[in-house]
Amino acid sequence: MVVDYTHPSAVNANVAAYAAANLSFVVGTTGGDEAAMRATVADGAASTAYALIAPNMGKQIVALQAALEAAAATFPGAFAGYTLSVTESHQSHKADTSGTAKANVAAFSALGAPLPVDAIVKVRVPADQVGEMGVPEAALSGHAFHTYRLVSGDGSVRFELQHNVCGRSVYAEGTVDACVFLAQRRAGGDAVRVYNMIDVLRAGEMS
Ligand SMILES: NC(=O)C1=CN([C@@H]2O[C@H](COP(=O)(O)OP(=O)(O)OC[C@H]3O[C@@H](n4cnc5c(N)ncnc54)[C@H](O)[C@@H]3O)[C@@H](O)[C@H]2O)C=CC1
Ligand SMILES: O=C(O)C1=N[C@H](C(=O)O)C[C@H](O)C1
Repeated sequence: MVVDYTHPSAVNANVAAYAAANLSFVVGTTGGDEAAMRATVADGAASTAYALIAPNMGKQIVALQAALEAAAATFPGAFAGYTLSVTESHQSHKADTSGTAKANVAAFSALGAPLPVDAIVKVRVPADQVGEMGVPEAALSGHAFHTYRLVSGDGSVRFELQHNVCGRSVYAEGTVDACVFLAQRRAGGDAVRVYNMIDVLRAGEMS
């Protein structure tokens, strides 16, 4: 079992190598071409690789992402006319825009409040992270703060949704569950060979 937390510039080539070697692998690295990664595994007729690829391995955060996607499927356009703004703060060495924010923005878009990815505000300067975002100094080297704001057209209704993570434990725990889930799929010879973290939650791993 391979676990990949590397870099956006490396992850697609890494995935191609894992798939060619018919490995089972979990990818947490964000900022790559996820559609291409999925296709690399799913389209290989002779391949026996199994992959789980997800922009967030934190199960509670994934549950929130799934809830937003379910809301969008149930009530498409429910926030039409609202304006969405998104701010995310991560450790200064993070190269890409939050993959989690991108996934949730896609759900908000289906809810009727679209936002271009390049309008997601990235905070990467430690002084701003402490001063503006309230990141504890001890978490500067590893944190993920996300704030989503929705404001109605006339400004009379406002929503604010936050998930603020300090450290990496929540991802480590989810990654272990993802590995167990994927090993079970492989052992069972499942026809589906590419999964995400929502599949892990649906399989009962939320606890
Ligand atoms: N899906 C999730 O829940 C999470 C995703 N991430 C993502 O994982 C990625 C890594 O994040 P961090 O751990 O903060 O980065 P980091 O820079 O602290 O660690 C990355 C490590 O990968 C190594 N590396 C880089 N290219 C490599 C390659 N081609 N082959 C092997 N090793 C290579 C680096 O030397 C470094 O040790 C980022 O895209 C980040 O956003 C991080 C935390 C949670
Ligand atoms: O780099 C991180 O730390 C994280 N990256 C992922 C992302 O881009 O969304 C998940 C989480 O935000 C932590």
